Amino acid sequence: MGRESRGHESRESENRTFRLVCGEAEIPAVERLLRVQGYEFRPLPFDPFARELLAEPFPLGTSFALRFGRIYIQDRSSMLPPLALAPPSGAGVLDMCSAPGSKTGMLSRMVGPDGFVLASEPSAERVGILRMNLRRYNAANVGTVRSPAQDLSLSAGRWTHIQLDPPCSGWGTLNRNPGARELWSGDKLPPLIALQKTLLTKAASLLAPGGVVVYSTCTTNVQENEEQVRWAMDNLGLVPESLERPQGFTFETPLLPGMDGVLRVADDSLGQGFFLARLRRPGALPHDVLTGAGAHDCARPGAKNALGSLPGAPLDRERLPAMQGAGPMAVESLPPGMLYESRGTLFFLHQGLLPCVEQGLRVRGFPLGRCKTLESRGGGRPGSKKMGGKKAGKGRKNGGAGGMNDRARFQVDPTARALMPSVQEAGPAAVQVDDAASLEALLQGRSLTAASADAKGPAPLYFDDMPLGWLTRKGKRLLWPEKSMIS
Ligand SMILES: C[S@@+](CC[C@H](N)C(=O)[O-])C[C@H]1O[C@@H](n2cnc3c(N)ncnc32)[C@H](O)[C@@H]1O
Repeated sequence: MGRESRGHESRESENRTFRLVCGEAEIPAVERLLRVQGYEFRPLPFDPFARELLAEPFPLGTSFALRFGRIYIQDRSSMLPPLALAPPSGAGVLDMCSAPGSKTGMLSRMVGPDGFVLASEPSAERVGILRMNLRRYNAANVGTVRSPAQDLSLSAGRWTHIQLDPPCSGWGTLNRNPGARELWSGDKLPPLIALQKTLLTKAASLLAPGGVVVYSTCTTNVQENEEQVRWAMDNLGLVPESLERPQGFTFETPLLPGMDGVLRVADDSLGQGFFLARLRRPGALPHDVLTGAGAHDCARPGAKNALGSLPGAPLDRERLPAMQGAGPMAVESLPPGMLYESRGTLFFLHQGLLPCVEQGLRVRGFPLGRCKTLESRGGGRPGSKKMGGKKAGKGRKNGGAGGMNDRARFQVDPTARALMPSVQEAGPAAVQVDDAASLEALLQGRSLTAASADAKGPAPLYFDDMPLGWLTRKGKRLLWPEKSMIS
């Protein structure tokens, strides 16, 4: 159906863009999930996951694809910094100013399961939004820290890739925020510029020799852009590297000489006004840099020092599928790392993040669901009532180092696709839904009837063989839970 034939139902898309949240093999399924609702879009030349919206029969924010965490609405210019940083698969990335997580999500995909991202954000409200987004988008290889980035207690000189997208005056976003220029001018600017310098200084100290930081802003203000790059060159010894100009944007000439490789996206471009520079710390990469491969002893699952400093009670990952209520959990599809329980929530922490925990950071892992009767640190001894009243011998046998007894219960979060088996592995437990009407009914709270009356636990839901999430079982009825169970 063409755009015109939709009449008043079709809204103008106004150059709006989004990206697909999936692996390459799943791209056709996400596109079909959008098309069954009548969305039209086209690929963008600079990234295989980026799309431009052409027709929007319903607000994109209410689409199935968004509600199941399979697309992320993002301005095209904002997609450029992670592409400029280009961390390879397996890299460890520090994202210094990360909420709401638009760039964190891209970095998470780019580094893959062997890599990891540490995302910091000082605002309590914004770190909440960041965590909600990362959960919905299943960025299991990301750890978050609520902290100003300049206060992060991390070893100097160990990071190969840093994303620095600091607070800025936002003059490039006047289309969306017409008041930005008046709001962020005059005496509001010097503190902002000083904070950007503080964060650049911190980034330079954390970079390994040969490491790179991408500095980006959504402003056209030269003081926050080229002048900061000049300052970082003169005071921090960072060297700008030439960035290629991606197709589909209008670029302006940099406003200071001697920095030809930085990108200044024009504010009358299809995307918002943006600035980005890739800055390298000179030198050759040493061996002890942070990568997800975990060259560190403390990153080995089971290593004592790492267990001692986890932000909660550890749980052997092999034990998860045996917990009551767990269902067909594919623990093996989680990246390398550890499980821990904190305040009734079970988290996953990527092994690449363990050295950061060792350095005293309060890193929060990726939440998988709710769990009960796990032994907490300093809590019940095996066999005590606190552990479910089992006899000591049996409690130890079933709990062991994992700190869990055989009455432990796990309730997977409906959005935790990271634990979903492939549709083939799920076998008869899999629920396949391939049409819009059934998905709409599920999202409106109507139930599906389970194929087998004997099956227990949550049921994995798929569209075109692509994991969407977990349905809750109530007798023979299967329901999409209204909300995530993790706050
Ligand atoms: C431009 S936004 C980041 C957008 C984000 N990178 C994204 O792509 O979704 C800047 C963020 O920096 C945070 N921030 C403010 N002061 C900070 C500091 N000292 N250290 C780290 N982040 C800070 C703000 O709360 C805000 O969320």
